[in-house]
Amino acid sequence: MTKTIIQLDDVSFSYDHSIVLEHISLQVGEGEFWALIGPNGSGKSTLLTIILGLLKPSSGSVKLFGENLESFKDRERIGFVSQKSNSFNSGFPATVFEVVRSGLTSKVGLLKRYSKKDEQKALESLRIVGMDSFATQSIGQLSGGQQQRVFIARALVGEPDLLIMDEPTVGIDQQNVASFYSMLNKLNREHGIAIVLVTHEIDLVTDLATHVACLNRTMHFHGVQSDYNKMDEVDISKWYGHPVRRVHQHAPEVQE
Ligand SMILES: Nc1ncnc2c1ncn2[C@@H]1O[C@H](COP(=O)(O)OP(=O)(O)OP(=O)(O)O)[C@@H](O)[C@H]1O
Repeated sequence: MTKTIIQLDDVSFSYDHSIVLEHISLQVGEGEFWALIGPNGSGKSTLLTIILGLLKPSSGSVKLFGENLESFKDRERIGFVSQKSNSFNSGFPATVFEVVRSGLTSKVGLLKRYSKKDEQKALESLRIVGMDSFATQSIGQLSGGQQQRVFIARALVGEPDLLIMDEPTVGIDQQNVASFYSMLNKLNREHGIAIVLVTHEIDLVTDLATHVACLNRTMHFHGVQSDYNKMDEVDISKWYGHPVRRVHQHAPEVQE
């Protein structure tokens, strides 16, 4: 049986007096790829922030890898990539390799030296996202899509079991979005890393994800992709708050 790695039970959350999440229950199993979708302001980022332990739910409980969030210490099992990662300017003084290796700082410690093994891990992470040939380049000289791949590599260097991403394709041009998603697909299928991804690119992602969660303050649907695909546009538009059209387009395979 698949092990549960995120378990939300009846989670609610308010900022001051405004309720943003109500009675959210969700179970994410190891190796699953979840697309978390919903309109603007529906609480997606807030829910991720709660899962990451940076906000405390007003009520309900969160368990990560079977442990209560309050006592969960195994942080390196989770990698996080935000929508704001790809924002280095061209003069930023770090190479791609250094950015990826810095993902090990919490393990190695700020003042300690990286081992040969750490450096091999950084290179291996870059290889997985197809960016190893850029290792010695300055991070600021890469495109938004390339920078975001580097940030995925940084999140992978600690060998996480779960990758959480908040709109990672913001700032990536359309041409590169599909291959970016193919890379995520490969990470999930070939490396067995569970993914929880917030996105507005509904069609691209719901084709790739194994599971879909539809949030708009409450959880309107959560389940396997094939059940999500059975919902018609009228149903989806109802909870989304405006008309949604399905245009199925499969992401191409990554060219190595
Ligand atoms: N720090 C905060 N203080 C007060 N209200 C907040 C704060 N952060 C978010 N909100 C409000 O909470 C609601 C949910 O915001 P959240 O960012 O979680 O939604 P979202 O689904 O991620 O939105 P988007 O798709 O636009 O990024 C919104 O109404 C937002 O204005």
